[in-house]
Amino acid sequence: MDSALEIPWLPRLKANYIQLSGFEWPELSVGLVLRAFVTLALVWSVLGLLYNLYLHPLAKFPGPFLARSSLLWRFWHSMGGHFHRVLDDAHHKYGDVVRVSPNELSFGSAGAFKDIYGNKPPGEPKVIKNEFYDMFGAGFSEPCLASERDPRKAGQKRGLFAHAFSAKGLMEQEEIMQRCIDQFILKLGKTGTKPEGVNLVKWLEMVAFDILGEMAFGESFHCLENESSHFWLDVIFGHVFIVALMDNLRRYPLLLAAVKLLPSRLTNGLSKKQAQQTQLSKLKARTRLEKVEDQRDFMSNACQKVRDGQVSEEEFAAHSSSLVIAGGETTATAMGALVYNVLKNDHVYAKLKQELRTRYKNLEEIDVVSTSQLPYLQAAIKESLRMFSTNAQGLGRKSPGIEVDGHYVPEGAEIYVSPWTPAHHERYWNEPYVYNPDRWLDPNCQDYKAASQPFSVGPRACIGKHFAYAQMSLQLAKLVWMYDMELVRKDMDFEKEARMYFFWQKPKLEVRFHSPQI
Ligand code: HEM
Repeated sequence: MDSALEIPWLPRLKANYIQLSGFEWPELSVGLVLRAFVTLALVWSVLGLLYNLYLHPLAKFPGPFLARSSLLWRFWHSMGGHFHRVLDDAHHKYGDVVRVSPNELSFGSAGAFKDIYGNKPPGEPKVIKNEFYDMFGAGFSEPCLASERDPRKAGQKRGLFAHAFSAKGLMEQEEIMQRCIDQFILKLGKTGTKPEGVNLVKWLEMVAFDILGEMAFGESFHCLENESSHFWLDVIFGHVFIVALMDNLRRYPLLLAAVKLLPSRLTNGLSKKQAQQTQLSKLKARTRLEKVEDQRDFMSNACQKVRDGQVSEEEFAAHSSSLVIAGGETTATAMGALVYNVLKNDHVYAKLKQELRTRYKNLEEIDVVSTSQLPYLQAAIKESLRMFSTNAQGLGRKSPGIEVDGHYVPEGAEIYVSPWTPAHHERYWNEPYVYNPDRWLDPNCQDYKAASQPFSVGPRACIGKHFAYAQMSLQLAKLVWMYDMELVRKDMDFEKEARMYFFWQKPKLEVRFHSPQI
């Protein structure tokens, strides 16, 4: 039986109401309140669903029923680890624009890159980053370059790194890259010759983060030296799933607030670990600022600006931390996919060996300038970046009310290109799922190359693109020149075994190393 609720002022209110209206109130009980609440919630949901389907400003765009009417479709599929493929199927079914959730549109055409991410002429409304980026900058009171959503401030922040990421700046930093990569190459010769090989993905993460640790914090993470990962990296790679979860939860503010209240042990201690990681970043940034003799690296200019009082220490720490994440995770993922693609395709591997082993007589000759001039090596990298986009999930933006590839998108809608689709669409590529570096070299090739944009385009495109190419070129050239490599699991499928949660959760890439046959 329902227990009656006792509220002191209720009887008097009831009496007055009955007297005025002549209506007899039912006995108020917990059960009745619950039933009323559930009924209201149901009515509210049905009304919301009908609004989303028929009255919402995006109502005319096609998509699966659950995607057009609710957040359920995006929630379910984005947590499955293959959202890029689900979106790709949806684009093949519904066309170039798909409604992914009531207020969210995915574009699958190459033309949409320029409209969403490209430079806008003065006076035209700017397309800004969406709320997802606030999470990226969490932990610091001042946004870093990647998480800054205000286009004007982002432009100023990019200016801090203009020299560091220029061709001249890169040359000044080559020594750090070379030193770490040589250490990586030599370590693999010692640890990777066992029949079971090594998990190369782990080593690629370690070398990428050691390099960036030096460049951004002025101090390596010493992963290669210790032959093991570092707490700082583990927090990132151990919790990529959480990024996708939080991106969904931010759309349900009440649920997000509830999750934040959960005890730490239920959320795997994430917030505690994140806080420790942020603290460590701040400490490293402070140590870097205190060094009198600075090496030339990413942060040299910003360091000076902090000393001149133009940039706060908090902002400096936020930049250092985000450069390591933005550059380390992506480069390690791209390198993992690249080595996999090369080893999986014997004829590509043979051509690469031929190019590298005829060009270089010893390891020391291999440098950034010469590798940038090796056509097949460069084509192998471009093709791998097309085949396995490191940013396979769309980079979310807010529409200011603009035309995207011929479709008007009202203000406030969340929009992005799902890059996997244009990079693998049959209308742009011949045999899109074949790893074929020659398509980038053949002057008669009809493929539409602008459909692959691994570094994005426009004012927020990757600032580290040249640095990433330099690092990948050096690493691949040195690996292929130095060793004969083989995949331990020849039947492995990198993409199928990987999980995409905005960042990729990469599978084990077991590679066995043999002495070079030269
Ligand atoms: C293969 C390697 C890489 C790939 C595929 C890649 C890709 C991208 C993409 C697609 C964006 C646009 C993100 C967005 O709009 O949200 C981006 C932004 C960015 N990348 Fe990279 N990246 C790579 C390496 C690097 C490296 C090595 C660094 C620096 C060390 C770096 C630093 C950044 C920064 C700071 C941004 C934010 C720029 C801004 O918002 O203005 N990236 N990257």
